[in-house]
Amino acid sequence: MTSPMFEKIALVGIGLIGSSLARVIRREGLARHIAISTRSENTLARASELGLGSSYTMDAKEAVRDADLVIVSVPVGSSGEVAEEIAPALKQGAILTDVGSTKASVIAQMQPHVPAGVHFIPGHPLAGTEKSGPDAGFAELFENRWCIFTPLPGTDPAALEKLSEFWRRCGSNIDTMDPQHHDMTLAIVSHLPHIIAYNIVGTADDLESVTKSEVIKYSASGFRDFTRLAASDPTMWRDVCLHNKDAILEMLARFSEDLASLQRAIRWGDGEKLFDLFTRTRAVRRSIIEAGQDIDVPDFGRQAVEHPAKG
Ligand SMILES: NC(=O)C1=CN([C@@H]2O[C@H](COP(=O)(O)OP(=O)(O)OC[C@H]3O[C@@H](n4cnc5c(N)ncnc54)[C@H](O)[C@@H]3O)[C@@H](O)[C@H]2O)C=CC1
Ligand SMILES: O=C(O)C(=O)Cc1ccc(O)cc1
Repeated sequence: MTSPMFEKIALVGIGLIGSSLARVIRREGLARHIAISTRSENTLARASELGLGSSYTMDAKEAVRDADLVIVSVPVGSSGEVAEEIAPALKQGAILTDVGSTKASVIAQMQPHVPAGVHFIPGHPLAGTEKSGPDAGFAELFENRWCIFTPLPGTDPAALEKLSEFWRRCGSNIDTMDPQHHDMTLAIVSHLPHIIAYNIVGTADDLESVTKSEVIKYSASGFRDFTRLAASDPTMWRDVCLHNKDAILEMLARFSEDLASLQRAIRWGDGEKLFDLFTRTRAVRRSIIEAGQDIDVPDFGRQAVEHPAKG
């Protein structure tokens, strides 16, 4: 075996993303030691049962001590408290990164705690499913997916390249952008679709007459796609909404305007307008497919079992 990229990698948070990382790190031999830490005893016990790491602790400081790479994979609202907790134990020269779905807020929460001499490089793998917890992860999750970095001014290019190489070895393609651009882009391509899904499923659930029987009976249609997204982790998505508030509100305003226009076209029987929009949107999907982007969540994700012992 070639020598591992890192002597010790610490994973703080071992849910869908942390456990997928653990699995791919093991498969690719990227670290000699994988230290796993999470704040829930049940989750930690489950990670140990699954054999995801080399050591397990509820003390995040202990996990990150001597680690060359520390990856924080917790809900974005918890990133500040985790950074504060681990800061005194971080090794000089270590790379500290995260996987959070929002970037400006994570930077604002974590950066003040990062000691001089530690390379903090915020990141976000655009890969996931609606599942959560250590059972839900799988080593192939990051394959052919983007991982976006939002490096801070003055980031050491060598540390950025090492982290990029790590993610490439996990199967990802790398891009960098500034945090505001990331948050605006993700608001439309990821956050709004989830919010719309939560909303439509909530609306259907409010309509007593169509729920339970009809919703279940007829959910083989488009509604089913929304229920998948609307099954995503409530803590994670509460945090995303609260921590990308401005960009999400901006995109929701645009969305509502366009929805009102669509509503008007339906009310006034403007078939041409409807046809033009639907033709344009069909072209969007075709161009995504032609660009070679795998837009379906892989099957191995579908098969993962939801684990009750998360938290
Ligand atoms: N689920 C998805 O599809 C994706 C999620 N992300 C981001 O990845 C991060 C983690 O998400 P998942 O792995 O899906 O969540 P998850 O719910 O599966 O796992 C979260 C983990 O964090 C731990 N945790 C929570 N608060 C903690 C704290 N204060 N200290 C230590 N551990 C704590 C939990 O015990 C659990 O192990 C989130 O920031 C999310 O925005 C990024 C890409 C995709
Ligand atoms: O399950 C899906 O379709 C997703 O979109 C997963 C996902 C959720 C959050 C992210 O920040 C990135 C990817």
